Amino acid sequence: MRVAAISIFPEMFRAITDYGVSGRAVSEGHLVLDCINPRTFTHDRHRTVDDRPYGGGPGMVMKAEPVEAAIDEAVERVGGEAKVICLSPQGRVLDQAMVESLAAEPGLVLLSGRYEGIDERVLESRVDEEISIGDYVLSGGELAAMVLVDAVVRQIPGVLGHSQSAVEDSFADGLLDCPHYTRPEEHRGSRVPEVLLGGDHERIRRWRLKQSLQRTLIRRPELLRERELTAEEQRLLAEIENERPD
Ligand SMILES: c1cc(-c2cnc[nH]2)ccn1
Repeated sequence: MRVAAISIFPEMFRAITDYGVSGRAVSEGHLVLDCINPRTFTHDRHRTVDDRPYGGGPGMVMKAEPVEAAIDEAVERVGGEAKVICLSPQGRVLDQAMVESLAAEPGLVLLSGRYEGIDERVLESRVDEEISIGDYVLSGGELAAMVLVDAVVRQIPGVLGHSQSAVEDSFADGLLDCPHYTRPEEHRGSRVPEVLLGGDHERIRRWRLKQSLQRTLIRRPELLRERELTAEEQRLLAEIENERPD
């Protein structure tokens, strides 16, 4: 997958190109990430990318011209067929379904604004979709862009080794993840659940599914309302309800 990130702080993206799953995806060629700086497309002595807002008010606004030139370059780098996304609090909140849909795109251009935002005429004419990673204001779109890339790159076939699986990721099946344990069996007086110490894989699978359902019911019940439950999941939820203290 080809991604072009537009930002006045391109070095920030080293956080995903140089580490972990996304870093390996880059080194193995599953992900190509180009970083494009709107400042490259300025022509004044101070390389100005922002200016004061019409109508007054605090802060500065990113100028349309340098950002649009950066988008043109980014679309070309990605190879033409690119969805142009602006990361902003005004966008649709990212969820796993959107991540899977974005992973199917041939290329993505991710526009990260700074200051008070980007001149609206860029959003109107050049941006296909605005995406938020949550209802809070960040100092810029870069961290949100990296969150999106990290989630999307896990969906690319071959990125996760055999020992990991995007399918078993929590949220991949619409449930919160089950608890995980590793050695030692006893840590500060707390023992690993006995079921995990045996070799009964079917019993372990069922226990993990029940734990995921219980966590989701308690912490994010709205996820269950939106999700079609299998017969087994319905049975396990009934068990959970019967076991709940009055
Ligand atoms: C995506 C982007 C942002 C953001 C961009 N610039 C300031 N905040 C916040 C949440 N999700």
